[in-house]
Amino acid sequence: MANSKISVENLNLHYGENHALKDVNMEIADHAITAFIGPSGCGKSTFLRCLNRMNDLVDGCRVEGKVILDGEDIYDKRVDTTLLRKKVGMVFQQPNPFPMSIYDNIAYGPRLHGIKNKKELDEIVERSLQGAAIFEEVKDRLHKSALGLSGGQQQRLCIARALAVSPEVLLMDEPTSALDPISTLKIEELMETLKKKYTVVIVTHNMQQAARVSDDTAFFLVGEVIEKNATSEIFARPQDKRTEDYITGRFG
Ligand SMILES: Nc1ncnc2c1ncn2[C@@H]1O[C@H](COP(=O)(O)OP(=O)(O)OP(=O)(O)O)[C@@H](O)[C@H]1O
Repeated sequence: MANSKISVENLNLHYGENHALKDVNMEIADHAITAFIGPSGCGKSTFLRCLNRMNDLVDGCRVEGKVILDGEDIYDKRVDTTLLRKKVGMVFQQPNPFPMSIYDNIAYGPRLHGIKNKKELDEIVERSLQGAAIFEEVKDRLHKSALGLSGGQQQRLCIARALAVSPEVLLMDEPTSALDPISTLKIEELMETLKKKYTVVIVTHNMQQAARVSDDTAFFLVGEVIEKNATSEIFARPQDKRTEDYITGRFG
């Protein structure tokens, strides 16, 4: 793939005895949205977590294979996982703001990475909130608790928090499944903007969402990638019968 940001080669993952990802190979395009779909338990979230080594934190988890980001294998022993996760940020299913002010939520990461200058932090906070399309809604309450925001606002705050450390890749694990339809639409619109600057990878249970927002879609089934292609192709002309059965609602 000409504009590949991430290349995954022969990736296998075991949770103890459970062989959860089987020989996955995949190219993930830069400045595009790639969606992972498939029935519950097929390994979508597990695979997403491989892309910034979040599975390292799981006891008994063993990963083999390569995940090459900008030409470097992120599983190389020399890789600093803190820096990796700065470059490859993550947003979870449940909005999880820290119990502190909106400002401090966003400034948290940059402070951790050594930025102390107030003017610089102010700029990062504003730019990140703008980038996540929430600045206008919160600009008069930056020093109020983030826990006072609605669920949809909290999720955009979490996206802003991820943007604050200048990532290149954004991983989103079912980012709208806990949200109402209006908040979902706002996040979907936001994704369109985000892909201009970032590589976005999203796990979604919602096939309409994958069809609406993504450029490429990968279909997973019991730990394998059955098919990955341009989203328009996957939905109009699936190559594999199992993909067709899934997207036409015959199982899952
Ligand atoms: N932390 C963990 N420890 C042990 N096994 C796990 C862990 N997380 C996931 N698994 C197992 O790995 C397999 C894949 O799970 P995963 O959550 O990646 O699937 P998924 O496709 O994202 O499912 P869902 O759509 O329900 O979120 C399942 O068999 C699951 O039980």
